[in-house]
Amino acid sequence: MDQKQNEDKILRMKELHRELLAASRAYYQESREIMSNFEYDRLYDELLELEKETGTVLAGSPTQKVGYEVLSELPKEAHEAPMLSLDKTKEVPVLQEWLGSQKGLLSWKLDGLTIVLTYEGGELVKAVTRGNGEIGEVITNNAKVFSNVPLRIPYQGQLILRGEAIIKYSDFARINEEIEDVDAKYKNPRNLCSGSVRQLNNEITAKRSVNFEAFMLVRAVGPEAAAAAGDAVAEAGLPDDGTDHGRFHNSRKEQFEWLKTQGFDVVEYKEVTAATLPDAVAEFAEAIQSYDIPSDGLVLLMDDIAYGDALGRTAKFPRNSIAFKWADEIRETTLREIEWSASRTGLINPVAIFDPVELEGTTVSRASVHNISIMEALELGVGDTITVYKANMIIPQIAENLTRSGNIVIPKICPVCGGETQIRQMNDVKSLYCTNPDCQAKKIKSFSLLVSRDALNIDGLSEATLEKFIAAGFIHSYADMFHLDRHKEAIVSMEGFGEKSYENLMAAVKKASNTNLVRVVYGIGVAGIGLANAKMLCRAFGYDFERMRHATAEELTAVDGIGAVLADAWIDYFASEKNREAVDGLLAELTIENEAENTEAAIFAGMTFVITGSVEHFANRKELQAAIEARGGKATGSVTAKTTYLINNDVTSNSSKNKKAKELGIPIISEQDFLSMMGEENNAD
Ligand SMILES: NC(=O)c1ccc[n+]([C@@H]2O[C@H](COP(=O)([O-])OP(=O)(O)OC[C@H]3O[C@@H](n4cnc5c(N)ncnc54)[C@H](O)[C@@H]3O)[C@@H](O)[C@H]2O)c1
Ligand SMILES: [Zn+2]
Repeated sequence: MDQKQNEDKILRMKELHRELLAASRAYYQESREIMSNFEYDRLYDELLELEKETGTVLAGSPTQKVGYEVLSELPKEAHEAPMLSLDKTKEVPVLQEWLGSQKGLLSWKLDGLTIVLTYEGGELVKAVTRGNGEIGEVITNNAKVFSNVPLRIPYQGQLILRGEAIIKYSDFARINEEIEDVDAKYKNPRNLCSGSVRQLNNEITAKRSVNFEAFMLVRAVGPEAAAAAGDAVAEAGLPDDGTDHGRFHNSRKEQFEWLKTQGFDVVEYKEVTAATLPDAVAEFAEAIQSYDIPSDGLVLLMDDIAYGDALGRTAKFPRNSIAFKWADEIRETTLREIEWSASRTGLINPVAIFDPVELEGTTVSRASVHNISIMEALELGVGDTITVYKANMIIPQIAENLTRSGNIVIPKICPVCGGETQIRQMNDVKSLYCTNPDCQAKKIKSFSLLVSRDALNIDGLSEATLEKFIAAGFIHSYADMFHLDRHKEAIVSMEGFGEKSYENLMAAVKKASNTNLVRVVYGIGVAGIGLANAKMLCRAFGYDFERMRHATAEELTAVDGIGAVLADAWIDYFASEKNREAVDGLLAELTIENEAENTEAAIFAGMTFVITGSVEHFANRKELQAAIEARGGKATGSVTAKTTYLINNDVTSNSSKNKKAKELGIPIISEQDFLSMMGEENNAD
């Protein structure tokens, strides 16, 4: 090899070291992704290839060791034996060859945080995270509040086992929703799990539904086992290393099953041979689409404990197991545009819109580009030929840009509010922000008011979900909430969403589109117009929205409860063309059922009732009052010249109210009279 060429390769290797280490540091220490896993794995493979070609492995190479420090305030502890990574392949034939004539166990490669648990005398005494493989964090108190970790087990010897702490997709959606502060929300379940397990305060861990799935029994040595195991170990031809492998007949499968009898949840696995591997992989590929536990591939483990152990390890990998990464289906397509989607924090992220392609069985036409740095690294341009895939078979991503025209112009103004944008750099990541402090926050609040219970009452559109949808560019206006079906593909593949929640949401939206005017008037959020005022306005204007929106200040202030300030707010609201457009757009989506209320309302409009004495037909006076108000009337406490009727079942009573009414010539009516006026006497029962 010519020397110049070799030098260039070494230079490139150093560059790759830097990039991979920076990515690992972010990934493991801060649960942050500065590049996609696809990109990480590609750079890693490139480095491996260069090391092979040059025959040189530089000190500190990420292919040799993890190489980052564990930074946290939790107590740290060195692992007895280093916790290694796994060698990986994307090819089923490689798995088959690797397994040879051995029996294997194929399981999910779980995507959470690896934990080592130690039990002594039947008690959980220690839990440590994998950390950087050599040093982990002690999280014993946190593990004690995981959802499914046994605190006490029947086995009295020393038991050490490894497993993955995970948070299910369904729990992730719920928990993330409850986190108020948007900046504190988590990107994905792995992220949330890491944050939940590595808490200083385990009350928080306890609320996070962390599950532990065991995948490796490291050691089980016990007083009662020692003697018996000695024979069994000898029988199985195992080295007498003090462990009681003999108890498990030298089988990982037996270990798994035994762990279950001790109360552990064990990772779902299938027994395989080289011949049955392809089918088993296909079954997992099918199952992943609806599997609630996050996973990022499969792991193949030799069932034969002694054989697997005898294979030893490399500096980085054990040889008794190998990981299988999904060979992502990759399709070529054309980039049509970059959509800029803003979020409540002001962050504006690029989303790639491309010609639809089939990926893992669904049609995909958009993928998040995450931030400006990634967009620039890909040199994206309209019309470029790009390749796309679904990360872990679920989340659409751009793999590569084959034509790299780099012609995307970063918007100078925010797509939502028109405010000025700014590029900010944090650590190694450049992101675009809207600088208008009123921008998105307002929008989300107004959307969430419109979908709230007393307004349109759309179940399943929490503030957090709305934010995701707005950020993804699905919702710009009120009306967009009724066209979410246009984004079905993207919604179904969103974190914490699925086919089922999508269907529920669609049903809720459909139901909400049949509504009444009070809900709409309240929901559009004119300053000061709460539910009560919305009701008053609707009644006063006979449920005629056209009249209401064009009402003059005089007409408005004539309505009970509406003063000059609210009248102004109302008029200002409809003076804005933007608001008028938004409301018109909304009305076009709704069927407003105000007929019934309309006729009811007309009856008592402008009338004032006073109720005294006991009531019979209505459960109490409050209900009677509600019946009056529902029909546009008012109920007050004392009889005055403005009173229209006094309702009193004891017409002959000499109460002060009756006297006053008689003095003023105000009619005294019974409940039955009132019902007749309501036209409901026949419904009395
Ligand atoms: N995006 C980024 O910036 C970035 C940075 C660093 C790493 N990464 C990702 O992380 C990967 C490397 O991660 P790694 O080396 O920490 O782990 P790995 O991918 O090598 O996985 C090995 C680990 O998986 C765990 N595991 C889960 N389920 C298991 C099962 N059923 N059986 C056995 N073990 C199981 C074990 O802890 C094991 O140590 C890369 O391929 C890349 O995708 C991404
Ligand atoms: Zn903005």
